[in-house]
Amino acid sequence: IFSKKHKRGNLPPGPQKLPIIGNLHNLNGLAHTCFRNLSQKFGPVMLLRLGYVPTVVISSREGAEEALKTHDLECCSRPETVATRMLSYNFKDIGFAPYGEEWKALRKLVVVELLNAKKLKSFKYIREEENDVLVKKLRESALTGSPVNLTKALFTLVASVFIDEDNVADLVHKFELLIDGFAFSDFFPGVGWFIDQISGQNKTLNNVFSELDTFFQKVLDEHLKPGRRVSESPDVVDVMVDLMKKQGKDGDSFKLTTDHFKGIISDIFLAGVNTSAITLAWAMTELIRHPRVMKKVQDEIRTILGDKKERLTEDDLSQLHYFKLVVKETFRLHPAAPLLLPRETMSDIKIQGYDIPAKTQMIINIYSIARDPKLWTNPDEFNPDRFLESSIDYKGLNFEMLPFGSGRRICPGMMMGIANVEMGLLNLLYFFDWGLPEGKTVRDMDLEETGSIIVSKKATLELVPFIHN
Ligand code: HEM
Repeated sequence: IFSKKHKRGNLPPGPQKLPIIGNLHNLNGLAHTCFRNLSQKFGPVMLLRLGYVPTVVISSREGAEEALKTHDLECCSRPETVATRMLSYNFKDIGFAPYGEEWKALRKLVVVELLNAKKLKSFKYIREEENDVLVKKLRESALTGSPVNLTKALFTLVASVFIDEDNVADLVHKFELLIDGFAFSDFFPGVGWFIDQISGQNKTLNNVFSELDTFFQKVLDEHLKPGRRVSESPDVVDVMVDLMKKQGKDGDSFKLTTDHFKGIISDIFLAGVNTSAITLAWAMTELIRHPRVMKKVQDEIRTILGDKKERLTEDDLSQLHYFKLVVKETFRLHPAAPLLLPRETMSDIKIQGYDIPAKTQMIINIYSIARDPKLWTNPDEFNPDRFLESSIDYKGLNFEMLPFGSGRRICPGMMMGIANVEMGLLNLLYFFDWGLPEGKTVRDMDLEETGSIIVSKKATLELVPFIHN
């Protein structure tokens, strides 16, 4: 794969490669943990071959900083895979599109029209409303003392921020299918497809994709119906439909097509809804496992906000300090995209003194970095207090933790994601106390993860809400 010239260069070390499969045999488990284990042996800049795809995995703060700060201009393309081709509507989205004019135009459009501060304000109203719906449902369960499937409830909550309610239940189901259907091919261009073909995964993926496509089309059709009344706070799809109509009229060189629309909606649900819901589920899991922290954060919330509020607003968040550290610690320990989105170098670059040729897949293992014992005391422990004396933040400038990535392809929905997580968690902690279903103890809680690009908690989180008086 590497030319002779590159072979003579100072390539990063890595495990021995087998013919054809390269290092695929080294990955028998979740990708982020396998990479972490391998890098402990071979170093923080490591060269692997996944099938025929040369891949560099970076697992140190310094390496990530050099790659993202200095080199993101040269390595911000995305490698192509079967799954990403499908989900991105032939790369007509933002997340998986290769670097180029179309990606730039689309990203700019979405950031300016959908995700800027003013637009977020109009979504704010919906977030409060949707949290009300969740709180009402949880109250009903609290009255009967029955456990709630929080995994599902939180997904529904975040999804309904984006899209009106009738469609949400349907979407939740599609995503369950999608997570099952996602497999190797989302990571390993070429070879992943082959493996999936053999294991039957490709068929599943195709089925799920066609279901999702039908769903997206239905949503679009409903929003395009003549006479649809857009309320004072339109949902994301209304905004996009409006953009599509406007784009048609002026003579702009970039035209937003139906495929772009679907690609972006797909991004929003994969990158936006899923990630926020996963983070919320982990926050609740960790709080239940750490009653001291749960008590400390609930005491703060209830002391500062009093106990007379019927509805919480984003202004309430600004007064809370420890609560924000709980969110930060959740982002450190459970980043929803532990390997960011894979990049591809567009020219020959050097990282930490090693030569990395053009067209190399580049993976930044932020999971490893956020648990690096050189950077963190007791790194695997959930302890928000570690941030009491630290200014490390998670918005892409401190390379010790990068749950939203950094550089040119940093998550454009970061502010919205943070607001969804904070508002959701605040509602859960303000209005309710929480316990495990009868007969279960903290030790029974399953912390296993699942997924490859987006990683979530495998077992459903079931908790019992109690109304706080
Ligand atoms: C807790 C919530 C969220 C987390 C943890 C998260 C995390 C991430 C990460 C790690 C990346 C890759 C960045 C990189 O490779 O440097 C990303 C990209 C992206 N995210 Fe988010 N995200 C969240 C919420 C959202 C929301 C709410 C939206 C949109 C409404 C969104 C849209 C996107 C898009 C479109 C990309 C691709 C950007 C590009 O390639 O240029 N995300 N996100």
